[in-house]
Amino acid sequence: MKQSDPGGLKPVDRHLADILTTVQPLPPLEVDLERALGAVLAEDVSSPVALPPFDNSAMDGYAVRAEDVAGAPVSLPVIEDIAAGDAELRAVGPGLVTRIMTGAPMPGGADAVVPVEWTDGGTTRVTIHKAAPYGHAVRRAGEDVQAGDVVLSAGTRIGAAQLGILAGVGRRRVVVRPRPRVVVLSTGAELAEPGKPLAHGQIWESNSFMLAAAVREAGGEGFRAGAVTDDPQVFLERLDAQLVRADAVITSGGVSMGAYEPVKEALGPLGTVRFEKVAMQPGMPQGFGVVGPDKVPIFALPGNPVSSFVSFVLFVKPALRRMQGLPASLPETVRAVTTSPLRSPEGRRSYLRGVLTGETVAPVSGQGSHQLAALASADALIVVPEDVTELPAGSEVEVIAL
Ligand SMILES: Nc1nc2c(c(=O)[nH]1)N[C@H]1C(S)=C(S)[C@@H](COP(=O)(O)OP(=O)(O)OC[C@H]3O[C@@H](n4cnc5c(N)ncnc54)[C@H](O)[C@@H]3O)O[C@H]1N2
Ligand code: MOO
Ligand SMILES: [Mg+2]
Repeated sequence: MKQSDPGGLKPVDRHLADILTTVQPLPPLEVDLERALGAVLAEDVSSPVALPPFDNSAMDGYAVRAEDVAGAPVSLPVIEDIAAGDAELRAVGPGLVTRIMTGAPMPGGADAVVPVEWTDGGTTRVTIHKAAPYGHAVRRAGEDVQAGDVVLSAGTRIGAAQLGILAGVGRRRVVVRPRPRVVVLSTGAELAEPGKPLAHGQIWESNSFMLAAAVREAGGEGFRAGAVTDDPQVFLERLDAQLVRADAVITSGGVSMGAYEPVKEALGPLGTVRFEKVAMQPGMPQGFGVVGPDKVPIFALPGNPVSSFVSFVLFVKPALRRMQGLPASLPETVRAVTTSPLRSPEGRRSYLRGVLTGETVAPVSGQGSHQLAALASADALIVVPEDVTELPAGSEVEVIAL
């Protein structure tokens, strides 16, 4: 990693670049389909057969020769019933029909299906009131997928529909990048567990819930490892106990200039975690490095809740993407016009909380790093560049949609 800028702050882009140099994709793993939801495919998956594998009926009705029903109304003999799954079919000769169900294979000779609603529903003889043209309600073999077609490419996140097609092409096991397991550890003597009473001087601990949820939203598995007080030794012990199950660790708090900064005090001396000031607001104090024999990446995020959240969006989320074998970069932005004037400290890139409506964005009231309620009311981060300190209402800005 490079040194910080002399006399100043490390650029946001450089901090992310350092992180992405260290963080590597997790090794691919073959898993049962039941465990694949949310993981990212690490192989191209093709279909061994065409889908549908055979011509079949799209409706419950009668398989006919279109020319036999062209003069409807007509009355024709029914030679048999075909249910979905039936394999031994009698061919439909001229002037004959077969009763057929949705999904059942088309019998030889038939080239259209008359829906039951267009008939009297007869079982030995049927009166067809309306003609079905050639090919009507017939689903052709290969209409969805040709044999050998790649249905999903490596790098695709497996959602419900993707899981469906994996099963649909007969796969039981797939090779994926597993969801990164991320342990979230909060620090602070003032933190009380939500649900417990609050003593004077305490606040309810929110960051571990928020960050573990953010991990899940980013495709990982987030584990809350609770909050530890401000003792670096206790912090190190807790961290050590958690490392076995972690592909990455996020800590919150204890990284700034106070007298009790357990994360900085515990990790600083290891020499593998660097604490820096990044040119951003919020989220200036940042720690990043590796810990333990397996060199597990660790993100030591600032404790202010909004700072933690913004740090996650800018640094942890791209790192989790890389771990999942996906392209990683700073979040994409869209352009919008600010409805109110914006202020930003000189030399730091601001990420102001706002509400995006079409092509305008309105900063929320309450831009402090502690104002979590204001963050929760926002759906966007307004990016104000390092060299800009003020922007009048009506200015064009870059916005990250949350
Ligand atoms: N003299 C200076 N003081 C501070 C500086 C500085 O440069 N010089 N930087 C400020 C900035 S910017 C930030 S951000 C914070 C970072 O502080 P820490 O990472 O050391 O975090 P803490 O001191 O532990 O807590 C800060 C703040 O956040 C609340 N907090 C912490 N953890 C949680 C949690 N899990 N859930 C809810 N809230 C939490 C904590 O109570 C504090 O209010 O430092 C500034 N100070
Ligand atoms: O930079 Mo701090 O992260 O303002 O709150
Ligand atoms: Mg502190």
